[in-house]
Formats: sequence, structure tokens, C-alpha cells
Amino acid sequence: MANFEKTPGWLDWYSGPSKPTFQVPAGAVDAHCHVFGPGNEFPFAPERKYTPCDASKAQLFALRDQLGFARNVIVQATCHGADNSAMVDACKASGGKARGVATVKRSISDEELQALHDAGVRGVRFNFVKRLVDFTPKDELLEIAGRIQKLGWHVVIYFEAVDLPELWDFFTSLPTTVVVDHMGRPDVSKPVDGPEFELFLKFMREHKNVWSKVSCPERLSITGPKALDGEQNAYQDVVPFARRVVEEFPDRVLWGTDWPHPNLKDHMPDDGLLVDFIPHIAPTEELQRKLLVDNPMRLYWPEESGKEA
Ligand SMILES: O=C(O)/C=C(\CC(=O)C(=O)O)C(=O)O
Repeated sequence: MANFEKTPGWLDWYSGPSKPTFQVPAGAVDAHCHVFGPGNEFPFAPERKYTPCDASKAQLFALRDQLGFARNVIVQATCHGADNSAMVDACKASGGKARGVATVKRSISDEELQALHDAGVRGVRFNFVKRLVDFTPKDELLEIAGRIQKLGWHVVIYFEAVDLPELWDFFTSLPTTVVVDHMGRPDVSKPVDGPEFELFLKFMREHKNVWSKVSCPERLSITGPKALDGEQNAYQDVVPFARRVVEEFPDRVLWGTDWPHPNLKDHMPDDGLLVDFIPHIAPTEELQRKLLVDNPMRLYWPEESGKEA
């Protein structure tokens, strides 16, 4: 049985999150979350850059229910490398209430891809955050994108704002729907209408296949306040960025908790209060329904999309 020691300074997820004040619409999807292990059942990958605490499927499903969500999209975290078994196990155990985003290598067979599809996987994640992964050649990623396109899947990309110019040509050559994690990690100390975020908006404006998760204010915020101790106005410096994306691209945005919040250094948010961030960035019922129900259902449960109301 593997026994893993957490990365020094690791912050465990917040236990006993509050019930959100904001009630999410019926059928809401938490479209970005992870499972970690448990390490003794699903060992962490040898090539990982961090070793987390355990965060099991049962704990994820309990959080889903506590927050009032109906479904999850479980994104493969880099600590599991390209071994998708913990994520797949969670999807299979969810009774159809979870779908997945996998990490795959070029060597994956068609049969293995089909088995992932049957388990509920609908996308692959390409990670360009250097502290999280080693470099994968672009031709390998393009080959994977071409293969998963045939299954109707999409590509999730994770990168930091300063790297967008360099990655632009690659991203715009992807043949599938492309979903950006955490708005491409803007530096929120810069102006929302400054050149860096404007480039991201242009990326979405000029490429109608590009979607964005307006998630992770707890990761992006510099000034807070933190989602702790009942705070109803958390992460105010992130609000203009996320709201801009939601209002300009209401049909191409997703939201997720990012539970269990890997690699946070400063604090661990109360997930109930993170949900209370949503009406600040999606102020109308219509925007909330698109963000939390219509859009994720269209992408992850297209066969049920439109029927959930
Ligand atoms: O959970 C996230 O989305 C963000 C992560 C972790 C991550 O992406 C991973 O391990 O795969 C981060 O910024 O450290």
C-alpha cells in the first residue's frame, strides 16, 4: 500500500463548508473539480510536481450535495499524470452525475479512448503551467486533439496570461471546442481593459470555439477578502474580470469550485462562500442559468441538454 507524504506547506481542503446563501439553479453543474487518490487506492504519479492530501469521490459528492449542485465535471489533476483511474472510478460511481476530462498520451489506443468515453470522459486537458508539468511537444498534442475530435470531445487548456501570445498559434489551430481554465489566469492587479486581458477577450471574440471557466477567484485574487468567516464580498479584485467574460460571452462560460484547490499557499476557501461569489459575476438569473446549467449541459451532457428544466 502506497503511503504518500504531502508536499510541505500543503493546505488541506476546508472541512464543513457553509451552506451557500446563493441558491444555485436546479440542475447546476460544478464544471471544474478534482479527486485526489485516495493515494493508497489510486497512487499519485511518479512524475508529479506536488503530493496532495487525499480528496475522495465520496467527499466530492458530499460537497456537491452540500452546495446544492446536481452534477460534477471531474478534471484530471497533474498529480495523477496520465493515469486517469481515480477520475474514471469517480465518474463511474456517480450514477451519471459526473463527467470527466482526462490527460492522455499519444500512445493511448483507440480502445482505451473508447473506454474513457464509456466511463463519461468528454475532453482532454493540455496543461502549459510550467510548475505543474513537463513540456509535451505540440505535434503530439495536435495528434491527440485530432483523435479525440472524432469522439466529439473538446480540449481544456491551462496556461498563464503572459504565455498566451506564444501559445496563440497553437491554440487557434485546435480543431475542437477549446475550454480555457480560470480565464487564462489574468494578473488582476493589471487593468481589466488593459492589453493583457484584452488579448484574452480577443482570443474569445475572434474564435467562437473558445470557452472559458470563470473559476478560481481564490487563486487569482491579490487583495481578497478571502472566502472565510461568512464573507459575502470575497475576491472583489477578480469580479470585473470574470463579469466581463460572463457578460460578453454568456453562452461560452462555465463555473467550478476547483475543489480540493490544489497548491493554494495563502488560505483555503470555504466552498459555500465561493458559491456566493457567483451572483457577483453573473448578476441576472438568465446569466446564472446559462453559466451553471445550460452551457455545461450542452458541453458535457448534450444528449440531455435542454431537457433538464
Ligand atoms: O486545479 C487547478 O485547476 C489548478 C491547479 C492544479 C492543476 O491544474 C493540476 O494539478 O492539474 C494549480 O493551479 O495548481
